[in-house]
Amino acid sequence: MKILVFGKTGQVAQELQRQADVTALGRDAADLSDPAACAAAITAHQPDVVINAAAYTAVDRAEDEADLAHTINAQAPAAMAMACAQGDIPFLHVSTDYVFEGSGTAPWSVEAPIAPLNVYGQTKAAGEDAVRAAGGNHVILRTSWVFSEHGNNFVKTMLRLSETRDALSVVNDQIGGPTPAGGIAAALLQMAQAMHGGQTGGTYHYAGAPSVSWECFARETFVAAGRDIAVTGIPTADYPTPATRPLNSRLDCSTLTTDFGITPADWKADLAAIVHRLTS
Ligand SMILES: NC(=O)C1=CN([C@@H]2O[C@H](COP(=O)(O)OP(=O)(O)OC[C@H]3O[C@@H](n4cnc5c(N)ncnc54)[C@H](OP(=O)(O)O)[C@@H]3O)[C@@H](O)[C@H]2O)C=CC1
Ligand SMILES: Cc1cn([C@H]2C[C@H](O)[C@@H](COP(=O)(O)OP(=O)(O)O[C@H]3O[C@@H](C)C(=O)[C@@H](O)[C@H]3O)O2)c(=O)[nH]c1=O
Ligand SMILES: [Mg+2]
Repeated sequence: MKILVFGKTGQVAQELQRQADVTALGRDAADLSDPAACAAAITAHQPDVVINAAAYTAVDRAEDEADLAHTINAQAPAAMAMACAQGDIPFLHVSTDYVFEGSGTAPWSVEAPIAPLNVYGQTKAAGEDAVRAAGGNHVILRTSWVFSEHGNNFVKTMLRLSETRDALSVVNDQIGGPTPAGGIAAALLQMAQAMHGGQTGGTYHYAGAPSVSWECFARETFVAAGRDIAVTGIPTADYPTPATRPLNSRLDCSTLTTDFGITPADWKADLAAIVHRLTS
């Protein structure tokens, strides 16, 4: 099976390359700010399956770069999905918990209406709509709070801050599932195989268990690192950011188990292994 991946340096893209023999296109080979070039790359490579692991992921910066974020997160996936539909190629696209408005405490089902609170979420929601509208066999895999050894993520931010500080304040009223990038890559590869074999896709959720607050995730990071950092839980109101983030990011992943036999693992074992590699 010939797998073409958009994204080379990102967290999920690096894990896809580590776990499977894929052709990964970096920004130099396919710039998502040029959607037509992305469609042309699919036509040129003639893959059996396409996975889009590239995105504009700077949540706060997106508030000031809405047009660029929209091109990368909505128009580029639209062009990819149309090229795939025309070529009868299964297309797998990654989306986010930030498409939800975050009310309540129940996990969001895959059919729950989306109503994003920030520009990043709005552009990802538009990307989802475009992928569905292209009409081909596709997967939209929503995930949350991705961490890994690579790229930028909350774990690496916490470890960096702990180099110079012995106390941190972290929000305790935003709840979600921290998700190792390696697990997302493994799920995408298994779903790609199934779709290549004729299985129909759809919208699915893949998030690490259990859901926790960012405060709890920070504490667990410092436990794993063996660092004695005083973490104080604070409400979102006390940590103002340009982008509004959803309070309830819990994702109901049950249909992924039913349809693909995939169940996300507890994130703590991966956190310990990743923190160990980052700090030793
Ligand atoms: N990170 C998270 O916490 C979450 C991520 N997601 C989704 O998961 C997917 C993967 O995210 P993740 O692995 O964390 O991403 P990263 O932020 O680690 O990496 C983003 C990737 O996109 C690439 N990219 C950005 N702009 C362009 C462009 N104009 N042209 C080509 N490539 C570009 C980057 O390349 P370069 O290095 O050249 O900039 C990089 O490879 C995305 O769809 C994201 O929306 C969903 C939920 C949570
Ligand atoms: C650094 C820091 C952050 N925070 C808060 C801010 C924010 O509410 C929360 C997480 O901050 P971050 O900026 O790391 O997270 P953020 O960039 O919002 O992470 C999101 O990225 C996108 C791409 C997604 O799709 C989401 O699933 C999610 O992972 O922690 C603190 O409370 N204290 C701190 O010292
Ligand atoms: Mg961030």
